[in-house]
Amino acid sequence: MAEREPGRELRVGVVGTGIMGADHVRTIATSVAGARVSAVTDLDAERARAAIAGIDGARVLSDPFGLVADDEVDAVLVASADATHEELVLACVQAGKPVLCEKPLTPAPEGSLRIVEAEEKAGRRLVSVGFMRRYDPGYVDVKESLREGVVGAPLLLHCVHRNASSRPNTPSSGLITGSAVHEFDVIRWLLDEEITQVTVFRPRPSSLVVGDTTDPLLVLLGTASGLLADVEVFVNAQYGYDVRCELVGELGSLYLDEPVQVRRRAERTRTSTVSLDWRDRFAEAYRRELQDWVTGAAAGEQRGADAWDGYVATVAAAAGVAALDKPGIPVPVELPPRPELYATR
Ligand SMILES: NC(=O)C1=CN([C@@H]2O[C@H](COP(=O)(O)OP(=O)(O)OC[C@H]3O[C@@H](n4cnc5c(N)ncnc54)[C@H](O)[C@@H]3O)[C@@H](O)[C@H]2O)C=CC1
Ligand SMILES: O=C1[C@@H](O)[C@H](O)[C@@H](O)[C@H](O)[C@H]1O
Repeated sequence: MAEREPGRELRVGVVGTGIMGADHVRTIATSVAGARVSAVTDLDAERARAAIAGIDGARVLSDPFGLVADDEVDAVLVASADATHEELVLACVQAGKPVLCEKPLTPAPEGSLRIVEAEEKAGRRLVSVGFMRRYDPGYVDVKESLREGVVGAPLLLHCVHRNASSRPNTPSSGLITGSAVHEFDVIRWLLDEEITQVTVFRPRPSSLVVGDTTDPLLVLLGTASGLLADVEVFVNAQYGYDVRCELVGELGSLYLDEPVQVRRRAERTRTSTVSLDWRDRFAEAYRRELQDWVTGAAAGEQRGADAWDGYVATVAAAAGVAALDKPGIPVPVELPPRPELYATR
């Protein structure tokens, strides 16, 4: 990796400038200190050009591996399709460049394990995974309140994960690997313990969903200490994007609702808007995530969810996908011991 002059902005290269990549490019360009977008690439060059319109000094490159190797790219953000993550992240590790990879780290656990092994071989953590909820002020508050003992020992979690609509032909497994995977990560992060089993229930599907997708799903997670978490995943809920979480403890509960800006009262009715999608609901989380990644990368530190966290989430998701085929039957989540490299956080 080319040496960065102290004090110079971190030059970020972005692979994939679709919905998330374009959003991250805009956030880095407008709201993150100490970084600038140096290069972008996308299979659709027009999309890449549109993403950097008005951003001084940003270039469109044609090849993602060329972007990883580029001398004017200090750190890489991977926001391309899930199936591309593994080889791009491995290329970054080999090049010794910090990389923030969107979730899921890889579609299946084997790919994530290869990334963990590559980092172990390199002897350093370079990979961060885009589990942005760890930066959401609401989730951070729940974690801190829990740690301070505000509600006593945790017993149960009730979680809701609703999208307005999914992409056409999303398989039922996509509800687990694309959406519930955030819950798997945030639940183990909130509780600081591992998920040990996943059970999936398939209620009557919405008649508004075309194709074979079973939507909604109800997922029940068990943890190492015996806590239970239920997660409703409903990705065609029509009315908007809605993420909720209630942690029930021995002394009270911590309820995380949609952050409401204005609640209108008129004609004896109370109304407030619901988010359109994750970009507005988690805008501040993405900004904080990017800022922390940039600050850490500039200091030679890995921040946020690491490759091990990414791997564990894919193992839990794989158990969830297996559980889809045997509704009501728990499927164990089996993990190898956590490598030494990931012991300190
Ligand atoms: N953290 C979060 O809340 C969210 C994360 N995601 C994740 O972000 C990633 C991107 O998702 P979206 O932006 O929604 O998808 P998208 O389909 O809108 O964008 C993906 C882009 O990657 C490009 N691409 C695919 N293969 C490529 C390659 N080999 N080289 C360069 N460009 C390539 C496509 O042309 C497309 O423009 C996915 O991994 C997804 O799971 C998506 C939504 C929210
Ligand atoms: O990652 C995301 C999307 O891919 C997924 O489709 C949504 O359900 C999640 O809430 C969002 O954060």
